[in-house]
Amino acid sequence: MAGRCTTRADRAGARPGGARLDEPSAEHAGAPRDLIAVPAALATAVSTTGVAAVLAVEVLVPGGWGAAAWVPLVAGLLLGLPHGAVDHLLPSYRLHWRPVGLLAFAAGYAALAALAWAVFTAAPGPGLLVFVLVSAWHFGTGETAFADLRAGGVPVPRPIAASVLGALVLLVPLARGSSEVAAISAAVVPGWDGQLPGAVRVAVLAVVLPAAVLLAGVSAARRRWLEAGEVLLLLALVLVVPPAAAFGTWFGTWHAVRHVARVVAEDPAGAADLRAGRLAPSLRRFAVAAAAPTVAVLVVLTLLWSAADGWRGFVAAYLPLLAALTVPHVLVVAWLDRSAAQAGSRRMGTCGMPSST
Ligand SMILES: CC1=C(/C=C/C(C)=C/C=C/C(C)=C/C=C/C=C(C)/C=C/C=C(C)/C=C/C2=C(C)CCCC2(C)C)C(C)(C)CCC1
Ligand SMILES: [Fe+2]
Repeated sequence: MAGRCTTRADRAGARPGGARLDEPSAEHAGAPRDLIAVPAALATAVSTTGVAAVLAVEVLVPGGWGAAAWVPLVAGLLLGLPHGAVDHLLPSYRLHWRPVGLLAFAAGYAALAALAWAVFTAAPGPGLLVFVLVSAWHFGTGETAFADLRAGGVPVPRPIAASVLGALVLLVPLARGSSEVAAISAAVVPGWDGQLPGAVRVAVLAVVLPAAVLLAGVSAARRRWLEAGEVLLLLALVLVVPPAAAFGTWFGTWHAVRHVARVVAEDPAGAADLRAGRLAPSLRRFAVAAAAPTVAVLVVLTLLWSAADGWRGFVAAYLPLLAALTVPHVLVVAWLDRSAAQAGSRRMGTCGMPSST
């Protein structure tokens, strides 16, 4: 079959047991199943436990997070920082660049982030709007890609599921709003009170919440039990936990952890260990590689942060920096998804993967 484009029907016939085309399969492996299995299992355990723990505090401790709601936000934002810190290595893992190519790419990455930061600070209102929309897309596609890889397949574009998931974890907390969210937004965009118009909030909640319930139902109907359960868990997180704390928890213990699982599975130097079920050496290599870029960004953050404003000033300085890093980060991750899908398709001898939900 290699070397020609197969039809949708051809590929359906190639599936053992007549499985649906949009369900990942072991033969479609982009990052082979034996490499992603152990990191994905650990990332799943960490992310669901992290979210469940934050939810449990809100529900079981009298007063819930209350005045401490900023702690999961700040902790999550900091925990999530290293997840993009080896972005410059990802193309090189697949394309086998020499050190000079790697350096040039890292310099381009830093230059693009610096340009994005300058644009954001020059026009913070439109900048924040674009940042939020791009972030929602990145979070959603990151989630569907991880689920596909965890199930032994390749990242299949699933634009509807990705939009619902991204909106659930970012737009719902923003639409619910809180004094923290408003104060940070107002600090990021001078001259704005940080309040979204009531009609926008109602519209977001009225569309996204039923869509998330539907997505959980569709996943369950397709016997993707884990994905269905995860949507319900995230639904509980964004509805029960204070909005800023819910977002920080998602970012630090879910999105970032799952991305790191993908990254360690990409590292060719860790392949033998991962195949033997050993994760520690790969995690050590990730920590070493991520340390310098993470510290570099932390130094910039410290310089930008006006200490007098406490944690709100910290987050208000951090968001433009995250927005800036998001531009090259999103491009690298989108490239990674495409490259993994193409590698998987080549293995199957097909010309691209079908999309679904
Ligand atoms: C590699 C490299 C480096 C580094 C890098 C890094 C470290 C990265 C990272 C990256 C990252 C780390 C990314 C991230 C992303 C993120 C995101 C995407 C987020 C989002 C968020 C949001 C959207 C928010 C929202 C809000 C508001 C608006 C208000 C309030 C509330 C809240 C917070 C919710 C450097 C430059 C040194 C050099 C070159 C190379
Ligand atoms: Fe990310």
